[in-house]
This record gives sequence, structure tokens and C-alpha cells, in this order.
Amino acid sequence: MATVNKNLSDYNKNEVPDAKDFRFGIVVAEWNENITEGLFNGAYQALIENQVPVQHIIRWNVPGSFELIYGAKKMLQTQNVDAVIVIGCVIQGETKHFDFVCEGVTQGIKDLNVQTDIPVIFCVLTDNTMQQSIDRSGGIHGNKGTEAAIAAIKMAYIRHQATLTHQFQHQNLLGAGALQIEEKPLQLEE
Ligand SMILES: Nc1c(NC[C@H](O)[C@H](O)[C@H](O)CO)[nH]c(=O)[nH]c1=O
Ligand SMILES: CC(=O)[C@@H](O)COP(=O)(O)O
Repeated sequence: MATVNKNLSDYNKNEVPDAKDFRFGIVVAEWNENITEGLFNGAYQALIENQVPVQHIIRWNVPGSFELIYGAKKMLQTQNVDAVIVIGCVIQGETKHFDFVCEGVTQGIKDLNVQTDIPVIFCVLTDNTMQQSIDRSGGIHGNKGTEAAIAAIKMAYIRHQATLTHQFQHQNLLGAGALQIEEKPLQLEE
């Protein structure tokens, strides 16, 4: 379904888990900041509306969407968060640079989702015109930042439930004697 057939800000609050105990990182690109600020506001308000305390939201800025990858990686490495939202707006210019930035960010954020245990939510507009970006950052098509925040809450909940399930299964196996605990000193990567 294309965005034109769905308002990005629409969501069913009854389907959103309780997010009061979750912590969220938001990395915001400064390129097209008139758009990325609108996306951030949509995400921030959606988190607050779903009981996320303001002190559980960490915001970092980066120069452009390509830097969202490194910013999100360092956020994951250094901050205690349950999900990260990356916010950017890439608009087609005269050259092929648009293609490479969009592909690079998409692949980079995908890689972080594969390589780390914390969900990273892709809130990057890749539009042909500024008007398309305006329409999707609080305009006629709603706010992709809102959509991203709800996705972040749902994915943080899925991660939390999966972790609990794994711990429960592990304890059961230990209790049944099916597992032996081997004490080894933690080896940190150089
Ligand atoms: N043209 C846009 C850019 N370009 C800048 C890159 O994202 C990057 O900062 C630069 O190549 C240095 O590494 N960034 C956007 O976010 N949006 C654009 O429309
Ligand atoms: C996505 C970009 O980097 C692009 O907006 C830059 O514009 P141009 O392709 O005209 O250099």
C-alpha cells in the first residue's frame, strides 16, 4: 500500500505495548532540518503519548543521513537503549548522489539490525521533491516519525519478550540438568 493510501500517523493505541520502562535513542540528520525536525517531533510526541518518560529519550544529531549509520552504531555501543530510531530526509538532486546515499543508509541500518541485538528503526524519507517530504513529516500524509516511534515500541517489546522467553527456557534446562554452566572469564574484544 502506498503512503498516499495510508496516513502515516494513524495507529491503534490498543495495539501498542506499555512503553513506560523502555529507553529510546533517536539519531537525527541535520540535512533538510525543516523536515527532520518535523519527523523528530512526530516521533517524540508518539513516545510521550505512549508513556515513555522524557528522561528515557536520548537525542543525538549528525550532519547528514549517511552519518546516521555511525551515529546509531555509537548510540548502540554506549547508551542503554531498547531501540534506536534514525531520522533523515534525502531528496533527489541533479546527480546520482541521491541513489548512493539512500542505498548506503538503507544497507547500513539493515546491517546494524543484523549485527546487533537492539532494533534500529528506519525513519529516512527518500523523496523526489521537498513537497513529498513536507507531506510525510506532518503534512497531508501524516508523520513518518510517528510511525517510526510506534514501530520502535513494538520492536522493543518483541525483543524484551524474546529475551524473557530465552531466559526461562535456559533456567528450565539448567533445572533439568540438561545444561552445565562453564565458568569462563569474559573476554572483551581489543
Ligand atoms: N543530499 C542529502 C544528503 N547528503 C549528505 C550525506 O548524507 C552525507 O552527510 C555526506 O555525503 C557526507 O558524508 N544528506 C541528507 O540527509 N539528505 C540529502 O538530501
Ligand atoms: C542526496 C544528495 O546528496 C543530493 O540532494 C545532492 O544534490 P545534487 O545531486 O544536486 O548534488
